Amino acid sequence: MTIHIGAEPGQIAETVLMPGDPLRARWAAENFLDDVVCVNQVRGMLGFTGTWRGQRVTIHGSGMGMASASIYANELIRDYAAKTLIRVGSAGAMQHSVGIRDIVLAQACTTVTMPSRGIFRELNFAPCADFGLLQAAHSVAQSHGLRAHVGNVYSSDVFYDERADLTEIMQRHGVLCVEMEAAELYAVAARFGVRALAVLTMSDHLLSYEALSAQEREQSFGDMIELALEAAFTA
Ligand SMILES: O=P(O)(O)O[C@H]1O[C@H](CO)[C@@H](O)[C@H]1O
Ligand SMILES: O=c1cc[nH]c(=O)[nH]1
Repeated sequence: MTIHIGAEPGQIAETVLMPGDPLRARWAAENFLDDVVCVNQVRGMLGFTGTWRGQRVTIHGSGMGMASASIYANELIRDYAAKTLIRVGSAGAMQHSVGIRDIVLAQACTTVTMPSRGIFRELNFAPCADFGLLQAAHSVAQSHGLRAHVGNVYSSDVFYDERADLTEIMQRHGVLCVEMEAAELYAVAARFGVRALAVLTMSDHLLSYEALSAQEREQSFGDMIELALEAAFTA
């Protein structure tokens, strides 16, 4: 057990899917895994371990924001020996070419700041996805006929963003969407030599103002969950 995760040693699988929303973790575990056991409830953050096509998988919430995701990623890797971490998140589309409910595979992350900034200081570290996972996720998306895009995402510290000027600059530079965890997940994974990928479903559109409901964000991202599971075990 750690300060934030109540699982016993051995109760966390090497492959971990990480939605921000703990209730999305429960929904995904109940709908996609067999033999599910709840392995964490500390602070209301839910984690579940089960099997998918015979392979052990944990689905564990990250909470919202890079500070929270960093705590869980650190403990999952350092204390429970997680080796593959795949964020399964929602995001706001920033380009006309990216539609609501499309999937974005985060190849790299743009940030203003991130928790690891304190370690990197003057270094502009480039958080990027594990190439094997990225390649596998892209090929699974293609074979399933999903609308999937690969590219740069903005990992923001704020949901209610006052910097329209920065959004405009990122849009001109092809950044596909905004979310709040991937950059730090990639940095922590790099630090410990494990694999990470963020798979994101567009729940909002910054240009068309379309937006999914809270219930849809919790319970309707099945394509993304299946994509992440298939990618994890084919890469
Ligand atoms: O739906 P999740 O995975 O939480 O992801 C997005 O949704 C939250 C904001 O509503 C942030 O965590 C953001 O990254
Ligand atoms: O961070 C996020 C997540 C979903 N939608 C947004 O607009 N921003």
